[in-house]
Amino acid sequence: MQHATLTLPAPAKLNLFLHITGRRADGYHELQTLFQFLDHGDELGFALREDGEIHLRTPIDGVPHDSNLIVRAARLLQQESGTALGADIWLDKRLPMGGGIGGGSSDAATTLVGLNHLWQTGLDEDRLAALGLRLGADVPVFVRGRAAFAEGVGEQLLAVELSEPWFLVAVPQVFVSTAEVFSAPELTRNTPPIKVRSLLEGGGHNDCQPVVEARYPEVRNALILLNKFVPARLTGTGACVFGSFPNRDDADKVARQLPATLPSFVAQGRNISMLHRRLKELA
Ligand SMILES: C[C@@](CO)(OP(=O)(O)O)[C@H](O)COP(=O)(O)OP(=O)(O)OC[C@H]1O[C@@H](n2ccc(N)nc2=O)[C@H](O)[C@@H]1O
Ligand SMILES: Nc1ncnc2c1ncn2[C@@H]1O[C@H](COP(=O)(O)OP(=O)(O)O)[C@@H](O)[C@H]1O
Repeated sequence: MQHATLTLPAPAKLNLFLHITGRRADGYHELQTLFQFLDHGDELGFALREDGEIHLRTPIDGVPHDSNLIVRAARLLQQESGTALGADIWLDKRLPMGGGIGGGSSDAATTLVGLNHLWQTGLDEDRLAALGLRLGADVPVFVRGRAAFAEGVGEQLLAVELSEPWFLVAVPQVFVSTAEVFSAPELTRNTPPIKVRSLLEGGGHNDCQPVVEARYPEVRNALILLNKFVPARLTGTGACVFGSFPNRDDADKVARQLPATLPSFVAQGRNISMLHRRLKELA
């Protein structure tokens, strides 16, 4: 990271609710979800290479170099922009993987935005978001960096202003596969679509939660534990579960009462992502 000329955050997200309203012919699910960012995330460093190569200098255990979303995002931007430049990239991985808080998607978005800046490839936000969608349904919201009500497979975004409470996010020590949850026969896919306004005043639910609770006892236990203090909910397809608090102290107090077997972190909900805050400082 010390050789990086540009460092940028890749924040986590929460799905404050997640309704599955249907399934498309290609198997992908139609959703209604509310995304908010957290002021907690990974950190990426970038340095320019003149030889066109992409090197992730800090590989993740179990993720082959060329399948890492960071490398895939960098190569996609190279292809689309036609640049002859390359990059060395460093990742300080802080977010749990398979947690439903979007770590991989956020890393991909930060790479697209960061390299577009470093390489001066000049793609606008719409083109970067469209590229992001080719890497994952969750990437566009991170590219745009504004809390949003999402429809479609999560790519039709309507920016919203939400309150910015503190969240306690508990991290059950289990990896939940998004593909497994979406292919579960017992998953309900018929929540009636709701109008935006009725969703923003709290409420909603996560259709994936009953499936994940039944299949992953670690997640079920985390929900039981957290529910003793605050209404708790699953984010995305899990494994992470969260509750909200009006201030940091209250969230910290509950965090201290969770058992050591259930790691957790406290972070504030944000309507503008840390990535976009940093970009504004750079501009
Ligand atoms: C559920 C959500 C909610 O924000 O987040 P996570 O829990 O993964 O963080 C997302 O929709 C996940 O987005 P993302 O993690 O980018 O998923 P992708 O890589 O595009 O898809 C993984 C797999 O999930 C299934 N999938 C994903 C999204 C969707 N709308 N319908 C689906 O059926 C597909 O089978 C796909 O092969
Ligand atoms: N940079 C990356 N960070 C995290 N996961 C990655 C990355 N690149 C590829 N992956 C793959 O994506 C999977 C899901 O990652 P992640 O986005 O952290 O979970 P979720 O979608 O549940 O929030 C990981 O298990 C891993 O195989």
